[in-house]
Amino acid sequence: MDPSSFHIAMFPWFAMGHMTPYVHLANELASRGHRITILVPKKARDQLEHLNLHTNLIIFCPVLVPHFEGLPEGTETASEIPLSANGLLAAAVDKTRKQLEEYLEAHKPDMVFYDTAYWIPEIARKLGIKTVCYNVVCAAALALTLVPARKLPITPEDLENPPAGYPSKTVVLRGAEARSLMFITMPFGDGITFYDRTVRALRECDAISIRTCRELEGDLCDYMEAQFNKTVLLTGPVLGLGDEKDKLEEKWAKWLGGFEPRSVVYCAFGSQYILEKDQFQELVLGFELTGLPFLIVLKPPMGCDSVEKALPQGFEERVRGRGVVFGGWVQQPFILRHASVGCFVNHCGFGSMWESLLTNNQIVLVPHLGDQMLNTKLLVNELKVAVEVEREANRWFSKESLSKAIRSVMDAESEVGVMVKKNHAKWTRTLSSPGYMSGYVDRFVQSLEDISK
Ligand SMILES: O=c1ccn([C@@H]2O[C@H](COP(=O)(O)OP(=O)(O)O[C@H]3OC[C@@H](O)[C@H](O)[C@H]3O)[C@@H](O)[C@H]2O)c(=O)[nH]1
Repeated sequence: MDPSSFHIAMFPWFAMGHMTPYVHLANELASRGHRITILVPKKARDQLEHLNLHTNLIIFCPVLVPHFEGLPEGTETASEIPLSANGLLAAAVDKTRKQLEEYLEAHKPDMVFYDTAYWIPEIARKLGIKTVCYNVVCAAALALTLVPARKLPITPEDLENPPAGYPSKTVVLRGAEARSLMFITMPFGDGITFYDRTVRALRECDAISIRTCRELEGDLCDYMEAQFNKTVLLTGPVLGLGDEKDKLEEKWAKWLGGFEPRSVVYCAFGSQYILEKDQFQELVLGFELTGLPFLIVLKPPMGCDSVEKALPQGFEERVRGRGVVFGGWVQQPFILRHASVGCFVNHCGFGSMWESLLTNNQIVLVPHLGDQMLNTKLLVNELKVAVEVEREANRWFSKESLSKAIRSVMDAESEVGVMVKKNHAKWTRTLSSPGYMSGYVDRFVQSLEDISK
């Protein structure tokens, strides 16, 4: 292997929230002279291609996803199906094993990066190819549940207690939050649970890598290292920020430009999550209640073909001129940096979490899934840079609790608002200090050279 220039194959889980950070990492590696092949389905390639900043060094190689019973014909990625069908998609992806084997045999890359395809190391080892299990979620999401220290079989009660030796008292889940993690005991692929799949993926690789940084999760990364008895390499958040060639779409620049600096509340819940219609309506009513200008960007709720059709009666007339609900895709990083935006209400997906930390908007969190809840605990309990919207025991949140959380960070005289702003500013300074992000990638590349020897 020539250590000065690697050929790396990447095989991420076929969901935008996973493939996108892989492309960002590929850009970082290519900017340091390495060659990358990203193996994803054709439709995903079409959606990701515009992010490729090094077309001479990064290529996409199409993977054909076979049909699996229970999935709609032609399904290729998680964005096309409800979350509950992810296990079936995993089974379909497992059937691409032969294609991966043929690719690796023919091209013999130096390394393969993967996350959920636990069978990659078995193929790669025979061919003398090194493997890196690259995880794009926080270290806490792995350390709390997906470690050998978890007693098996896992019960809902067990999930309320962290595994032996888990280093954090604040980044933990209780009650309904903990029980929502029971999905890790469900089949995720043919005859294998999500827990088994992930633990095997982590155990079998040459090195574990996590898209996080020590300043945020150092003790959790050390715990992972001890649990799996292998090196954990960190890439830092690798956001692809500053890489964008575009600028904010005129329509939004103009609309936002009509408001006072730092007055608009922007809300988005990432690329996957779809709300129930009644919760969607409650959410928009919560924004109305704040009295503040707002831009809400969400997918149409369940059972509706557009956000417009799902809005409560009379809502549009009442908020006209100060609030918009949009059902399409916006350039989130640009919106967050617009001078009129002052607050970001989000689900704390890993991408949104980092984007919110790097801009100086106040942060209000409404997590839905396991890793988002843990990211939320990190931001609210550990870093104290954000507030979380209170939910009832059945996970419903009311318009009053949403409005209260937003006002608590937007009202100038609010103590909580002042406290989170001060803490947040400290973190933004650290994370955006010169060389901080690139230093992580440089050290990561150095470690790849070490494991390749
Ligand atoms: O309209 C939009 C909405 C979102 N985005 C971008 O889409 C990305 C969304 O990524 P997130 O990680 O925040 O959220 P997703 O829900 O899409 O991610 C998924 O994978 C990562 C996990 O942490 C999440 O739990 C999972 O849901 C962000 O980079 C955001 O800037 C847009 O550019 N425009």
